[in-house]
Amino acid sequence: MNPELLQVYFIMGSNNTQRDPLIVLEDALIGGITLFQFREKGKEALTGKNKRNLAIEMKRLCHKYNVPFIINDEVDLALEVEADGVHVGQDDEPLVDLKKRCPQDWIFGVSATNEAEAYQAMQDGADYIGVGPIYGTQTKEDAKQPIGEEGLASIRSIVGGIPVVAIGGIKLSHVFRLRRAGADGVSVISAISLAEKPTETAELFRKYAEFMPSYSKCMQ
Ligand SMILES: Cc1ncc(COP(=O)(O)OP(=O)(O)O)c(N)n1
Ligand SMILES: Cc1nc(C(=O)O)sc1CCOP(=O)(O)O
Ligand SMILES: [Mg+2]
Repeated sequence: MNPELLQVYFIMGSNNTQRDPLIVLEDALIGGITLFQFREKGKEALTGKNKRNLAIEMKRLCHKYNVPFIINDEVDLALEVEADGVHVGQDDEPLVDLKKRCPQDWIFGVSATNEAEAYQAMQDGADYIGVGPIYGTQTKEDAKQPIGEEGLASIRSIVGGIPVVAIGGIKLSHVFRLRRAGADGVSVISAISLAEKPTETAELFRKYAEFMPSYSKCMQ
């Protein structure tokens, strides 16, 4: 995949905002997010038809702005709504299995917290690796211990040029440091979903990302 798609990777579910999630998503798209992941889990998450309908509306919005639409965890939902890819973690369906039943041109993302997981994700054919948590986060209840910028740099040193996105507790002020530590981009939930002005915040994330060339782009 083009690593520039990871520059500003926004993730959101209906419970990550007090506002209408479709309005927050469109604000973020106007601001210039480069990739979106629908992650509908946790307290008061939608289920069944409501979840599917929100996914369909979010995909429609993403495509209006030419941004790929990824679904977290739920491969069957991703197939049903014809998403552009899926993201799975270490406790989800293994990548090698899900690749057998998904379109080959999808974007496949895998989470990693350490070097061994990241190396395995690369061997299994992930298009990108989501590395985290970098910092402490309030958003994911079962998040592991933060690995810091050093953990990210260490993972980058063993995975070569595969696209890597940093996640977990990331704010605007972290972007340059994370790029220097080897991230092609940043993945955020609350920094945009809870921002007073999601458009302006997303715009700033994009500007910061474009200021520095990414690691993988330099390796191409
Ligand atoms: C880009 C990105 N990176 C990491 C994750 C976390 O995935 P996982 O560990 O499976 O945890 P859940 O998000 O499913 O709670 C992610 N979703 N996206
Ligand atoms: C979804 C997710 N995955 C993580 C990981 O470490 O794999 S941390 C996280 C939550 C990110 O939310 P926020 O930007 O609000 O901290
Ligand atoms: Mg998961």
